[in-house]
Amino acid sequence: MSETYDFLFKFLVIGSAGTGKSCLLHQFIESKFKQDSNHTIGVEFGSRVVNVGGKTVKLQIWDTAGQERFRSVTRSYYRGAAGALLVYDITSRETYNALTNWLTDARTLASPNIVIILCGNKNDLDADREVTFLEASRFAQENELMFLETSALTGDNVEEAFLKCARTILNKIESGELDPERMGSGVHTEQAALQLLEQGRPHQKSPDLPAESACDL
Ligand SMILES: Nc1nc2c(ncn2[C@@H]2O[C@H](COP(=O)(O)OP(=O)(O)OP(=O)(O)O)[C@@H](O)[C@H]2O)c(=O)[nH]1
Repeated sequence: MSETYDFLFKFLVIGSAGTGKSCLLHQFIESKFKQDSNHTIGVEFGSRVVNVGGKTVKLQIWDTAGQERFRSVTRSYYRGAAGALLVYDITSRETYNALTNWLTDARTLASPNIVIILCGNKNDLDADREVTFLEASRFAQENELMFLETSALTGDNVEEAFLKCARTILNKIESGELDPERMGSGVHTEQAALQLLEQGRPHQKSPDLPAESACDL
């Protein structure tokens, strides 16, 4: 079935292993909790068309492995991403402490202007919480990130996280801060995406193709 859209945004989901990145993506795409989620090997991929501020936007989302041994592979997918969900687990201080490293990677490898929303996932497990809302919101403020606590299990704030990020990118396009025609902006009009396809540089690829072809956005 063909789908039309005004813009295509490349998104990343990044953060330490086991924080719930794959489950967040699954909840956003399928509207249900992914039971028995295994560690991601390299990257996985999903997409969904959403309506944001009167525009139709296709989100092309790359779910990256959090395990250190895949870091060199996942890094090759960062280039040109327009938005990212940076995920930690509210019941694991270790995953919170790793945020600075993930943030540095995103800003150096994707773009310094990448729009990032910090997601404190597993907020259904409040009794096991190791990171307070206040502490994480301060971190977000200091690092110019948006912030939400989410639950891939209950679906709490999952839709909001992706849409908030998309809305901010759209605002940047409308204010002229982000140019969708610039190569590497992570944003394309549908027409530009089709042109890239005609030139043999797909705007969208399946994860088994070489990493370079994902990087033309
Ligand atoms: N209670 C609860 N458990 C969750 C939530 N999200 C994920 N989980 C569980 O956390 C574990 C890890 O979830 P994944 O989505 O595979 O984590 P990941 O971040 O993709 O992990 P890597 O692929 O290794 O980077 C699984 O056992 C999930 O069932 C949530 O919101 N609440």
